[in-house]
Amino acid sequence: MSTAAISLRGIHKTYGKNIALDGLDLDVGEGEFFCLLGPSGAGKTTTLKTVAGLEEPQSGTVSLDGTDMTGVEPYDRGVAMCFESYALYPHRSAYDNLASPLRSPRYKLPAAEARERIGEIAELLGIGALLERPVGALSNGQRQRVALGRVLVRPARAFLLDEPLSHLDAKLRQAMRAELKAIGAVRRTTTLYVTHDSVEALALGDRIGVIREGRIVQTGTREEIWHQPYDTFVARSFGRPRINLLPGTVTAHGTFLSADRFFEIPSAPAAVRSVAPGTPVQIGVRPRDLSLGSAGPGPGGIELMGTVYITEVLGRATEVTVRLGAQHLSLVVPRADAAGLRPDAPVRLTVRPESLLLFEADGADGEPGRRITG
Ligand SMILES: Nc1ncnc2c1ncn2[C@@H]1O[C@H](COP(=O)(O)OP(=O)(O)OP(=O)(O)O)[C@@H](O)[C@H]1O
Repeated sequence: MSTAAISLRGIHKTYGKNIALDGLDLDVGEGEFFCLLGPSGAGKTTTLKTVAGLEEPQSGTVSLDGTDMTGVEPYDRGVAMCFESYALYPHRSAYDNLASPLRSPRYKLPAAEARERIGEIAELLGIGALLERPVGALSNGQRQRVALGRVLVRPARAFLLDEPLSHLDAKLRQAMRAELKAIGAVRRTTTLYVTHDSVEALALGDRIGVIREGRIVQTGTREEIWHQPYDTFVARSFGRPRINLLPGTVTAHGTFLSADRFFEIPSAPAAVRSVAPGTPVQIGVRPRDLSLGSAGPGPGGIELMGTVYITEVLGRATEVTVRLGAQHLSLVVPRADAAGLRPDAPVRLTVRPESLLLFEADGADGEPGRRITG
């Protein structure tokens, strides 16, 4: 196996009584764009700072290209980090801010090459027209892009980016997401990118790592994370509206009982059979995998009867919340399909069995239930 560009093993980092990282393991491959996703306080920034050498863990090792970085100063690690709170020279022009790292003896590039690099990055970040302006006269979003540019102009063995698009409005953020990976330096350089936005992680990450309470819960491609989530925490972290999780029990016949309904789960028969009858479990189904109306002829669809609780228009689609016994199920359907639905009206829902996921029940302590694979 080739050596990972960034490798963290058993990292423990505490601040007083606060455990920030709790035995974290992470590998980022050479040239990979890796997104680290997790809620506030999960340990994302601490992970980046540990790689950069700005924080010293109590135990564990950080290696870059196979070399142990213990005792290596941040400046000598060869990584470039962009913080959410950015340090720029406010009185100097945006161009100067971008150019100053390239003037240091360490990176010194021939002037023409430096200009070309700055030009490419400024253009792609949409700040080409602002280069003469002092940074102090720029908006927060523009400043954030200069700060990001300042990191990306430098030749580095890895870029460490902490929520670099957080101050941009939704439209610009979407545009920048597309541009970011097109930047040559980003394409060629290993990038560890921190975000709490699952849409951003899915759009950008070659692979995604989901972090919770200082540990990586799962790493994988977007398909793996989406279709084979490790647990209900990962499943809930992706997709809006969120995945539906219906609590129930496995019956003696290897089916699943929830809200007085029996389900066969043909896509996961081994998973269901591996669970002792009476065990509390949860069925996961994503809102876009449910449709209105009956399954029609042909094999496959599981039908559920419920009543309309509420509908909410989301652009061209409508989110319909359906009451199913004591449970609520959310589905997203084309707007036309939901026209005429009134609260309390009976509706029939259909779901394809292969899109059902089976999980253990969540623990009483809030510990997420793991997916049952059989
Ligand atoms: N300097 C510090 N002193 C004390 N506690 C800290 C310090 N830095 C981080 N922590 C704690 O460590 C935990 C992880 O923090 P970290 O900043 O890595 O999370 P994060 O996932 O980046 O969160 P956010 O998305 O809010 O930035 C939190 O509980 C935080 O309060």
